[in-house]
Amino acid sequence: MDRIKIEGGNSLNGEIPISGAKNAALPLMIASLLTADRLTLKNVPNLADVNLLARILRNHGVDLAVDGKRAGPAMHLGETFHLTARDIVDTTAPYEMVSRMRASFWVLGPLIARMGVAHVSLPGGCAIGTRPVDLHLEGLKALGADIDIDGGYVIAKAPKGLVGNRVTFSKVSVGATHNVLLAAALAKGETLIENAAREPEVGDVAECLTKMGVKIEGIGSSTLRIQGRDSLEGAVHTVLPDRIETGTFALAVAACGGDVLLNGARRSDLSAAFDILQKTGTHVTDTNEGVRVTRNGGGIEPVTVETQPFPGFPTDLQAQMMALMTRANGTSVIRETIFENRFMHVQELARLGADIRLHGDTATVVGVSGLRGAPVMATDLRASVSLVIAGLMAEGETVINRVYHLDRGFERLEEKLSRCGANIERVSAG
Ligand SMILES: CC(=O)N[C@H]1[C@@H](OP(=O)(O)OP(=O)(O)OC[C@H]2O[C@@H](n3ccc(=O)[nH]c3=O)[C@H](O)[C@@H]2O)O[C@H](CO)[C@@H](O)[C@@H]1O
Ligand SMILES: C=C(OP(=O)(O)O)C(=O)O
Repeated sequence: MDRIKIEGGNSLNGEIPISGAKNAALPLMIASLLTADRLTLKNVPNLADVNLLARILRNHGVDLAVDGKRAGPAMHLGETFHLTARDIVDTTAPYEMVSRMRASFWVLGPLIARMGVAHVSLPGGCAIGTRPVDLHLEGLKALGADIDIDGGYVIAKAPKGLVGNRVTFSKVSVGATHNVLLAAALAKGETLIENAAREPEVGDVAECLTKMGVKIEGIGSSTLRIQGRDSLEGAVHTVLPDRIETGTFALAVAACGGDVLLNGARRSDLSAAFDILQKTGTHVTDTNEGVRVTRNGGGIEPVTVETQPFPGFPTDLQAQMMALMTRANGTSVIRETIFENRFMHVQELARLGADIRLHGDTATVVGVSGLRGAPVMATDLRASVSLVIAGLMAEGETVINRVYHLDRGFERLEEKLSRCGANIERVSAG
């Protein structure tokens, strides 16, 4: 198993290209199931999750051609995927694959909408809470799907097709919004989704669906009005930049000090996080090429943070913010309101000398004057990268084990950081 070795203490200076967003690329790839025509996606990041979803889609009969493996400095432009689901040959999404990645469960809506039947394993994903799928199932039932659960599989049927309806979510869910939005694109008539997730990745999928011929009002708001179609066309769409990768590198610069241009980043997708980052004493400026983050000399000020659905502070940056706060000049309070078990990084950060106390959904982080390198264990995707940030700040060597979690969501992380001066390398298992 690969490990990541970091010798902390260096500042970060230079440019980091921001890749296409994992959490948009995945549902966009799934949207290919809705049409017999070709869907071309540009700026797809090369990640373990993308490759796993490609296998799942191929299993359903999607033909995938990849081009754009660029060498050299333009590599960050990502790959171009051409996906064609002319015939869906298998409507089962098997446990072995779906249990390894949350987003693969979102094939459910498109498969029932197009084929009238789907057998999809209950999902897995990062172990950050119980992560039920009741909202997904209620939404699809409202569109007329008949749903049973048997042997760990959701068995959904709608032999006469789905019919548009009003779906009011009792809680904001990114995944349930994707599932219902994708299904509604091929449902008869109008679907109204209320209390929809407003995350930019949902907006990106809705934009792509409009290119495929679906009329959608309210993109970017919590009310989506979708006019379904009997069939959809192909389209060409570019995946939006990854705001979580953006926020992670911004927090790394805040942690290490330095001056880095996050090339291609969009500040508007991350306003809440950048506002808080500025309160820590880090400067954030917009440029034509992206977002520039600088912290020179001054200390790290403590902050109070509460995770919220978009446009609030993202839960996917909570662990990284906590890593930064371990070195703040005082006590910070971080409350996690989205997932009940997203604190696995706390005990690993403690190995490096962090002083963090947990009380229910709230962590109190008492800033320490220094961290010291140690061997640590990656437990989930964003927790792993919080250990990278802590390792970059720590004195001496930190070795992060189980880095396969990182490879799910960060493209060429070591390369991007080492080009900016970090002393970080991957040690292959051999
Ligand atoms: C692949 C992807 O895009 N994953 C993201 C997605 O996950 P995911 O789509 O799984 O997260 P949700 O937005 O659905 O979850 C939000 C909350 O709703 C709850 N819930 C969700 C569905 C449901 O049927 N019932 C229910 O109670 C969850 O347990 C959680 O407490 O959004 C999360 C919240 O921004 C991010 O952390 C994940 O990175
Ligand atoms: C939690 C995440 O992924 P998943 O929903 O696939 O577990 C994430 O991207 O931070």
